[in-house]
Parts: sequence; C-alpha cells; structure tokens
Amino acid sequence: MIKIKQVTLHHIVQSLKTPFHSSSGYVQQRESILVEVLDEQGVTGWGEVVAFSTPWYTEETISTAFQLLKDLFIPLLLQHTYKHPDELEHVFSPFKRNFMAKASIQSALWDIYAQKQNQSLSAVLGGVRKEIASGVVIGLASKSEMMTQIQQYVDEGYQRFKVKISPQQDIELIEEIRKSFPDIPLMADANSAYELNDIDRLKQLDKYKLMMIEQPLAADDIIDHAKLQHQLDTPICLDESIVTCEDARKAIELGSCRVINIKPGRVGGLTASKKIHDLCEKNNIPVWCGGMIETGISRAHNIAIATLPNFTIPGDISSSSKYWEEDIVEPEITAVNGTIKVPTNPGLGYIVRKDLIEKYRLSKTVYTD
Ligand SMILES: O=C(O)CCC(=O)C1=CC=C[C@@H](O)[C@@H]1C(=O)O
Ligand SMILES: [Mg+2]
Repeated sequence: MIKIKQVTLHHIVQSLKTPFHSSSGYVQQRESILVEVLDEQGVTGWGEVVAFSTPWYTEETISTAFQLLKDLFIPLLLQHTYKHPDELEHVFSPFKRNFMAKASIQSALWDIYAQKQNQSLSAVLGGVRKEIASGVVIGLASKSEMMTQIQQYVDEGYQRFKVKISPQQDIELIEEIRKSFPDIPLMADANSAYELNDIDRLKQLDKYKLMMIEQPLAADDIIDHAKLQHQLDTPICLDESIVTCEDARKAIELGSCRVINIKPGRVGGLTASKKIHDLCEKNNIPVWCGGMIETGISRAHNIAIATLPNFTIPGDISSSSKYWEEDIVEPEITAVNGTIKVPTNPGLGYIVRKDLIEKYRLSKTVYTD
C-alpha cells in the first residue's frame, strides 16, 4: 500500500537555448512545476506539470494547475491509500479535465509504485523495448534556418523530423526540404492552423511523402478532420484533439485520423496513456509519444511509456541538450545515433538534481497530511 505523507511543489523557470515557435505559440522562458511526492516509507516520486505559462496549446496553464493542485488534487491525494497508481483516476474523476495537473501527481505515484516493485517504470507499464527511437521537432523559423537545423539533426542521427507549418509557410517549405532531403522520415505539425476550406492546399502536400500531418484543424473538430482525412492520402495524426480515451475511440470510429500522438500530460497521465495505447493497438492505429519542451522528469515518463508495443513511430523525445543548457536529471537524456537507452533501474531511472532545481526555483511549497 502507498500512503503519501508530503508533496512539494517546486515552481521553476529556465531559459530555452533558442526560442521555440509554432503556429499557435511561442516559448522562450519555460516555467514548470516539479512535483515531489514522499510516501510514509520514505520513497520519493517525481512528476511535472507540462502546461505552458499561457493557454496557447491547451486551456491549462502553470497558474491554473498550481491552484488546483493546492486546493484540490493534493488534499485528495493525501486522503487516500493506494495499491496501484491507476486508482488515482477514480479519485480525481469527479473533477473535470485539468489533465496536466492530474498527470503530474499520477506520474509521481507511478514512480513510487515502480520503485516499490523494484522495477523500472517501463517494466511496470508493460514496456517491451530496451531502447526507443528518437525524433526531433523543428520549430517555425525562416526556411533557411529550418533547413540548417534539419541538416544538423540529420547529422546527429535523429530518426524522424517534424517541422512546424502554417498557411504562411507550408508547401514551399516542404518542397525545399524534399529537394535537399528526399528520403528522410518527415512529418508536419500545423497546431490547428488550417480550416476545412484549406483542403486544396493541404492536398498539395500529398506529393511529398510525409509520414503524417499533425493536427491540421481545430482541436474540437474531429468531424472536419474525418472529412479531410477521407480526401487526403497523407495520414492525419491527432494531438490536441485527443484528451481522453473516448476522444480517441470517436476519432478512430469516424476515421478522423490514422495515427495518434500520445502526451501523458495532455491525457491525464500514464494510466490514460496506456488505455489509449491499447485502444489504438486494437484498431491498428500506430501511436508515438509527443513532447512538451519538458525537463528530464517528464522526458523520463515519456521514455517509459514509449516502450509499449504500439509506440511504433519515433516520437518527439529528443536529447535534453536540444532545449537545455543543463537538465535537472542525471544522467541527462541523450539520443545516440537517434536512439535513447531505456533505464533499467527502479522507478524513473534518472536522479533528480535538487541543486539545479534550487538554482532555477521561483518558489517552493510543501503540503503535509
Ligand atoms: O518537446 C518537444 O521537443 C517538442 C514539443 C512540440 O513540438 C510541441 C509542444 C507543445 C506544443 C506544440 O507546439 C508542439 C506540438 O504540438 O507537439
Ligand atoms: Mg502537435
């Protein structure tokens, strides 16, 4: 049984090495809340709130998550005892959405649970891979900067390249990339920058052998995504549209996508990620793990979930050094020749560096039962 006796929220901020642009948002200073959970037997688990400072990706923010953790989710966590982290889903279920806040606690509980089983997080989740293929994201920038970055990441050995697109920069960009890199595994992420009216424009992308187009239309529009998918050869991958397992079921049933991007934070944690994974597997929909410009803590959770069998496409899990001068885990996460080794030691498998947390910390708040 797991009984939690203390939760500490570390609110930190780090500068990205280079600012990150997508069609819907921009990040330079990355705020995060690191969630340190301690059980009665002295085992510590770590989670991370991956919401951004403003609601440009989904509606949650660092402040909304902080508020709800403090007022609701931490007091609830402290009230119960747990045989398994899945039980938290039920404890939090009376409260709608706010999945990134919920996921941060649940991930920490998974970390504790794995340590108590003396197994890696990957093993307790049912992972089957010893290493995962690493992909990389190229944010919106000038065409020439994006080309330079792609070359750099090709040289580093990454196995999949995702470029951000928008109606202002799409066909010509992809055309130019394909001229220089005819065969790289390439995909485009639009972060909802298009409307169904843009169908002719999107159809023009079919000739570039993209692995998929991610989230072309609005997050709440799986009907139009289905109409679009029926007319496109290129598979659609849904990101923002899938926040629950039910969303995934409906999108699959309607034919709104042929691939799903799972981000544990977006869907409420590792338990929900596993459920969506299983549903997709049954329906022959491959999945991959997205990224949230996160620290090594959330990256470690992502690595663990990406070892499940239906994560067959390289995701957005890249080296810590892509964004950070120094990551707050040791060893840092490193893709070597486009591959990340999955840690085998109990729990997360990385040591969290409290010295660095202190260095980047804006505030620390402790809650006890
Ligand atoms: O973490 C990474 O390396 C990539 C992150 C990334 O591409 C995204 C994070 C958050 C919002 C988006 O702009 C984008 C995505 O939609 O996947
Ligand atoms: Mg996306």
